[in-house]
Amino acid sequence: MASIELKNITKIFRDAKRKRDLLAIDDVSLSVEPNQFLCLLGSSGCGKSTLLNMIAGFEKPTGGSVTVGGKPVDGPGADRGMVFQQANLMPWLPVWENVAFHLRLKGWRKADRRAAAQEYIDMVGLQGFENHFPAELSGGMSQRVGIARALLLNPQVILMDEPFAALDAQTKMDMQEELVAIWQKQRCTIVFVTHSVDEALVLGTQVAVLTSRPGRVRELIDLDLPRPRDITGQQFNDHKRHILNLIREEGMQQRKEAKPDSMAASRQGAAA
Ligand SMILES: Nc1ncnc2c1ncn2[C@@H]1O[C@H](COP(=O)(O)OP(=O)(O)OP(=O)(O)O)[C@@H](O)[C@H]1O
Repeated sequence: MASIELKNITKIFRDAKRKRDLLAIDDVSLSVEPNQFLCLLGSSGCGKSTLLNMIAGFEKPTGGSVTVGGKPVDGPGADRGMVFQQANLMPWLPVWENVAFHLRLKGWRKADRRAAAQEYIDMVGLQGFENHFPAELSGGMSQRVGIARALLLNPQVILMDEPFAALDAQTKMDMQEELVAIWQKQRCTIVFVTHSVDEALVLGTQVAVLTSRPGRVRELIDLDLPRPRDITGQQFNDHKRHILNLIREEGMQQRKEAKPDSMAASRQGAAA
């Protein structure tokens, strides 16, 4: 378990094609306590993945600092496991070798890798599929392999970037349930990117609703709902209504700000 601290994070990307800078994240500060499950929620392009990538150490902030477990993040590390939208498995390796891939890089012997992988294969419910190859797996099963691979190094923090976005509704619900069970068992800190309000409310202990670009924290909401979450319950729907209103306001604001540009563009078009 580890805490995560984002302090006054800004991120500017250089848009080389249009020869301009793009402010993607603007002064974001967030504290995630150990064993919290934080969902980052916001519209497309608001900077969710950028924030996650800065915690992972894949991106460096332009300003501000990121610490995990009190240590500044200056690159990827084994204390942080990452799960992506696509599992990115190695097609030539069976399930157990994909799960234990990091141990192969570390030079572990085959028998030791195989034994280490089994615990996590069992945890994600893939018993019996150890020797299947990625092409023989469904989307949900592939994501299970990706989660087992991230868990194997026993990371303090798990970072998940829309890992269930491509799954059908039933598989998604099953995976959400399993993820909560794993989080409760492993007692790790999770940061989970999603654009689904329902998903954030089913999973999180906290939801950070981000503004449209540039990303800022519009509101940090604590969810003290009992588990398993009752998606038809009054409290769930009160939170949902509130978050949807925030998102709607953000959308209206964005359209308002976009208008002068589009009007100018159409004036230019008319003049041409
Ligand atoms: N490497 C990059 N170079 C230039 N611009 C980038 C880069 N990465 C992200 N951006 C821009 O930063 C903004 C935030 O992108 P990001 O992917 O973090 O958003 P997001 O909220 O995760 O979006 P989505 O939900 O669509 O995945 C976007 O405008 C995007 O175009």
